[in-house]
Amino acid sequence: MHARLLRHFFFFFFLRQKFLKMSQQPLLQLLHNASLGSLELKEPLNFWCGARVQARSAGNAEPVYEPATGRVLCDLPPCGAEEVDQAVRSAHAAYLKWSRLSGMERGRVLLEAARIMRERLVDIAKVEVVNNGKTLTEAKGNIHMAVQGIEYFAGIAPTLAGQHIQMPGGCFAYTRREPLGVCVGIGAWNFPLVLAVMKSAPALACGNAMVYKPSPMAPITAVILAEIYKEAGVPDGLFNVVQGGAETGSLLCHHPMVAKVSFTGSVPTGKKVMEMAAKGVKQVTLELGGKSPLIIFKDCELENAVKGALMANFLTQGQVCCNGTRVYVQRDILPQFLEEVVKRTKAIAVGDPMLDGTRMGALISRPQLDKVLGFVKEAQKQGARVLCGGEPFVPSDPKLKGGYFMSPCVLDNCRDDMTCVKEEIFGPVMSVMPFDTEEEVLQRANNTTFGLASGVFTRDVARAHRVAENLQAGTCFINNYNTNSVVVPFGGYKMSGIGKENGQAVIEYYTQLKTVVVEMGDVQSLF
Ligand SMILES: NC(=O)c1ccc[n+]([C@@H]2O[C@H](COP(=O)([O-])OP(=O)(O)OC[C@H]3O[C@@H](n4cnc5c(N)ncnc54)[C@H](O)[C@@H]3O)[C@@H](O)[C@H]2O)c1
Ligand SMILES: O=CCc1c[nH]c2ccc(O)cc12
Repeated sequence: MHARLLRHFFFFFFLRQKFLKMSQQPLLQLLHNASLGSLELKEPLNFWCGARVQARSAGNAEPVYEPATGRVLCDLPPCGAEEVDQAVRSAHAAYLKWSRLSGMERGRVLLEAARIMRERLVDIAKVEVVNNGKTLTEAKGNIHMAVQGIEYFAGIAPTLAGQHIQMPGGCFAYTRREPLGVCVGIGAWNFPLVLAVMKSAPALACGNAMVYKPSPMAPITAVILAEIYKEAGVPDGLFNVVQGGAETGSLLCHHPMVAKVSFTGSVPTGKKVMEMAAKGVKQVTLELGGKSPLIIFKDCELENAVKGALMANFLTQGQVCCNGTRVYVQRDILPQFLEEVVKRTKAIAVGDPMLDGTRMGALISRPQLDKVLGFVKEAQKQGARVLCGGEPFVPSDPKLKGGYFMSPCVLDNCRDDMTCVKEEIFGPVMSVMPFDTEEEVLQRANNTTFGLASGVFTRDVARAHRVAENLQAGTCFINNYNTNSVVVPFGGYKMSGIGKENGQAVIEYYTQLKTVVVEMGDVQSLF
């Protein structure tokens, strides 16, 4: 009897291995010491049932590029309906077990994941540089933020609780904060690992499972995250990665076993995701684009305002959703502001993103670079003046000749009706405009369909808080910019999105509340 069971076990095990074409060596081990120009990716980048899985067909594969060199890292075949179904079912099976654990037990596993990630921080950051083009300095900061995100939600997990509500006649009710089930995460390419963590860590902390689809342009670090979760003790199937683009994303949004979709990306795609989710009455979190205003009053501390404007525009080559790209400067200080901001922008070291001294790396792709340069040309045609940058940049290192670099750009003479001021550029381009009064600048700052973030520089405390109250945006930074943290809620107003990520607020978006009403006496029936 025993031998028969064992034979059965091995038969199914080998069948599963053969069917899924699983790969056993951890991806990070293969990518250890990632460097520009040499990384080769032959391993599959899908992950479900606790292992990496080859896509069924190599058809329709799209190249994944190394932005700093223009080299092809791999060809990425998209997952189809069958693979998406396998990933979702694997998530559902794991969810049934994971959701029964206490918050303390779930938190302990997540803390271990954070520990492992911190141990490998630099190696993971190098992979992010290879796949995204951002500088190693920034990538290390990003991975540190991801570690903090996992730690933060590990700490939140044991605190999840309901309420006890007293009712007449000794009766009472209580609420239970319950998970939603299988959640789908769909990410953008600008913060590949951070976005995967900001979705998966709260989802898992709350007792859900997740199927995550990274952007096909930056698909690697999500799989490294999956392997770290597994190593930390997350059950097989709880966190899964499916690769692909619009079609794979759409299959995930339509899958009947999916309870929620958390999406980060552009407004047009966000609208489609909301429409697809609506068909299944699924919950959505949408983290979309922005065109955020940064208002600099004449009573500001000018050096800080200049530094703030640079932080608001040039991190990750300007490819940051909450960037303060519409910079309104009170007329009296405009000349000093421009002189200082241009001096510092010209001094930004563009080039090899792996070098310590580099402050700006490569944009994500050739089409993105061309699009951003096109915005600069269009701005000039519409009357803006280029004070610096806005040109393709070719580093001296021959290895980087094919990379997608440009010089960071400051535009003066901008008007609210110009394309560069109205549309999200998603590149290193700052548009500067003068203003005269607080009332006027608030009206102009709010005159947009976006509402992701905003900023104000002033020494007047009352004005700072008045402006923050009147700006129609999900975040307002006072006397700094882009000082985001995992402990504070992040999310847009208006067309910039629905729901929040980070902070305690996110719990609302990964749980549902069950009410249990308890009778302590006899039933008073009218019938
Ligand atoms: N608010 C935020 O937190 C935040 C963060 C990062 C980026 N963004 C925004 O993202 C945009 C840039 O990222 P992007 O170019 O990757 O955005 P995108 O909308 O093109 O793609 C985002 C993701 O959606 C997937 N997708 C595309 N079509 C889909 C469909 N029909 N159904 C389901 N999924 C689909 C893509 O494959 C990708 O994974 C910018 O607008 C930026 O502001 C917002
Ligand atoms: O492009 C924006 C990416 C993003 C989304 N949420 C956060 C929080 C903190 C960040 O630094 C970036 C982001």
